[in-house]
Amino acid sequence: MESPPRDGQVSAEPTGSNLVSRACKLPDCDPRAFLAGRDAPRTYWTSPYGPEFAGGGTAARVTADGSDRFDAVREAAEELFDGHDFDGPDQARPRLFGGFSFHDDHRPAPPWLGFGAAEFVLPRTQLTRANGETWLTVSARDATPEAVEHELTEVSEALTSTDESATDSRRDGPPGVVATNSTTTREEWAEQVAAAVSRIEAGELRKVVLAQALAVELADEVSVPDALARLGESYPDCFRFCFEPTTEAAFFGATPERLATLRGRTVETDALAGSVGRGDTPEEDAELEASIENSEKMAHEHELVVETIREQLSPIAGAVRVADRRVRKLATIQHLWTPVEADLTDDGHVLSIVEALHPTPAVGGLPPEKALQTIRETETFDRGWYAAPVGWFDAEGDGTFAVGLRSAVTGDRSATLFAGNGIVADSDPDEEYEEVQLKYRPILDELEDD
Ligand SMILES: C=C(O[C@H]1C=CC=C(C(=O)O)[C@@H]1O)C(=O)O
Repeated sequence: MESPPRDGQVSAEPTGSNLVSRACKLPDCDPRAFLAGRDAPRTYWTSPYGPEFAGGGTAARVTADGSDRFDAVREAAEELFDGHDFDGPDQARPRLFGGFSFHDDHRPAPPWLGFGAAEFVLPRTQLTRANGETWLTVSARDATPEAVEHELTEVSEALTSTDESATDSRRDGPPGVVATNSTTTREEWAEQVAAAVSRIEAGELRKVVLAQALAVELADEVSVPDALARLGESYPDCFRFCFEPTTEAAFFGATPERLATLRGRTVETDALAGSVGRGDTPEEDAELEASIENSEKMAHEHELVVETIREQLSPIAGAVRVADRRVRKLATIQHLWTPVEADLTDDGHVLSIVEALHPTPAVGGLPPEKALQTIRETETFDRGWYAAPVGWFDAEGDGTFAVGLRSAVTGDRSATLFAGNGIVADSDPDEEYEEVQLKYRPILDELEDD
């Protein structure tokens, strides 16, 4: 395993700016089959609103460490895209895909081998599905334009050949769960919540999001491309992602929470906090919905997130528009949700917005420093990339990041799932415990045999 870069050090491999990219249109190609036909490094990203991407191989890699990792990645990417030779339509432009760890002093260790504090890959081959079209983009820094065009032809022929498209029909089911082991028993959780509530009552904290991890032993390896395809059927309204920097581990999930989209000068983000399960009947479901809409505790927990996002955006945005609060219903859970939009006063980069917003009080707490300290002192596992920004950005600094929730890191025959909950003054440990278990469901359902 390579050693992690020192604080603030950036590596973009290879250095120099000679990036060449070419794109061609394909007949429709299933991203699942594209991924299944490739080894790590692999990337997958889709938003409920927009393009779907699958990536294989590495044309360039950008990594950084330490508290200036957001700026460091942005600067390395600017150098990478400087003089970029790209021939293709806007929607097929190459992007950098990746993410950040939750804590800025993260060091990769099992189960997070290969996941640094900031890791981005510009795929050698990028499949883009957008506006009813499918595009293939090939990028390289070590090849002439003619060589890149030649590679593009070869890859597109392989993808459209009968052999590769035949893998379409070969889907693996869930691997099956042999055993599960939680980091936190119900009793330990009750103690952790009680300690957090004491800090809140003492006026040190207003809210903290505490999480748990669930180590799962599997009967077989997970086929991540198949799990992502099944998650798309169950959670079509979520951002689905997979980052697999090496064959050691893949981080994947289906998260409902957008952290930031920047398009031109328009920023979109979500306040998402406050949760309850789904009912078995429409009546029970409506009752549960009403219970979160009318709960003062949930309203308080949610409003802290809205207020903080507004404060975090106001130094860089002229106008911040906060929509009406509503309930977001997913297959196994419902959340209080407030979409937020803002207009930047100057040209910006999505990574600057991500840095300003991470961690929102939907995954950290308030005040941020005290909440982070409480999380470090309380949690007995490494959050790694859980609850951290994952997504993509382009040469212009536009892009989309989501919060890496409803997720797992998997390797060999094991997976580690993560889930957390916002703790406020009147939190009940048992209710909070049940909510955490609900948040494991999206991934656990994809691992368990029927
Ligand atoms: C921290 C998680 O969810 C966040 C997002 C939505 C609702 C949340 C809540 O109700 O506490 C959490 O803030 C998680 O899924 O692990």
